[in-house]
Amino acid sequence: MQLRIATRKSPLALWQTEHVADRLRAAHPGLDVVLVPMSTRGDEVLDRSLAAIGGKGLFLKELEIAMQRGEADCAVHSLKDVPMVLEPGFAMPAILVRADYADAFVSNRFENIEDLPHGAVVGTSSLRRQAQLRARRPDLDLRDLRGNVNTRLAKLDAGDYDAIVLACAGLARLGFESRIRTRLDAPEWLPAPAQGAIAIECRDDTPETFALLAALDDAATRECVEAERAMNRALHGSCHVPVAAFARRAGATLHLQGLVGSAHDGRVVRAESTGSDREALGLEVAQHLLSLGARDFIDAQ
Ligand SMILES: NCc1[nH]cc(CCC(=O)O)c1CC(=O)O
Repeated sequence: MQLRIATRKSPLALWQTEHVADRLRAAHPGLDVVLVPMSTRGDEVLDRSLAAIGGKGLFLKELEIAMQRGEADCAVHSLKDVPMVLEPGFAMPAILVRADYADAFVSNRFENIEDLPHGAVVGTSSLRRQAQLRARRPDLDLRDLRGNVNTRLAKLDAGDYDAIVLACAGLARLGFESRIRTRLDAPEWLPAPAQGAIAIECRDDTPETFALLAALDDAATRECVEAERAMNRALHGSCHVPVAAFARRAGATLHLQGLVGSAHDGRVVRAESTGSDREALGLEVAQHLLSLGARDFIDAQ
C-alpha cells in the first residue's frame, strides 16, 4: 500500500511531515509513504495578518481538497493551526507526542522582555502574543511579523526588530534552538492551544488509513491538547481573539490554565482548574474566563 501525505511547502511543514513519514515507516515496515507538497492561501497571503484574511482554516483548505479528490490519503498539520472543529467528512486519527509547548523570546541584543529598552520594537502577528507582551510592557512598539520561521529570523537579523516572539517547537525542529534567548513559560506566559503538537488528518470514510495513522497517536498529549481546544471552542475563539491555554497532567487529573486578552490594551483575564474530563475541564475554565469579562475582549476584536 502507498500512503500519500499532503503537506504545506514551508520548511517547518516539510520537517513535520517527514517526521511523521519516518514514524509511519517505522511503525509499518514496508509501507510506501510519499509526500504531496502543496501551497495554501495561508502561505501565499503574507501582507496581512492571518486574522485579517480569515483565520486558521487557510492552512488546511487545499490539503483537505486534495484528500476529497483522492489525490492524498492524509495531511499533517501543526495542531495549533487547525480550527477547533474539523470540516465535516474529516477525522484526526493521530496527535503525536508534544514537543516544547512554550514560546521563545528571540533577540540578538537582549536576553528577555524585561531587558528591552522603552519603546523597543517587537515582532509578532499573533494577537495572543501581542496581548501578553502589552500586558507586561505597554510601552513596546509591537509590529506584525508574517512568514515562515526562517523568514522571521531573517527579518530580525536584518535589524527590522529588537526582538521577536515565536514558538520554541518551530525553532527546535528547524535547528534554531540556539536562537532562543528566553523560554516564555507557564504560568506567567501561556502558549496557543495545542502549540507544539503535530496532528494527522484524514477522511472519515477511510478506516484502513485511519488505523494505520492511529498507531502514532499519543494519548497523554491528546488528553492535554483536547482540554485546551475544548476551552478555546467554548470561547468561540478564533485567530481574531487572543486565547492562550496550557494543560498538563497533575497526578490523576488534568490542570488547565487559560487566558483571554486584548491585543489593543493588554488587559487579560486568567482562570485555571483541575479535572479528569478534558471536555468538561475546558468548558469550566472557559465559563470562568467569561464570568471574568472575557466576552468583552472576544466581541471587541
Ligand atoms: N502558523 C505558525 C506556526 N504554527 C505552528 C508553529 C510552531 C510549531 C507548533 O506549534 O507545533 C508555528 C510557528 C510559530 O508559532 O512560531
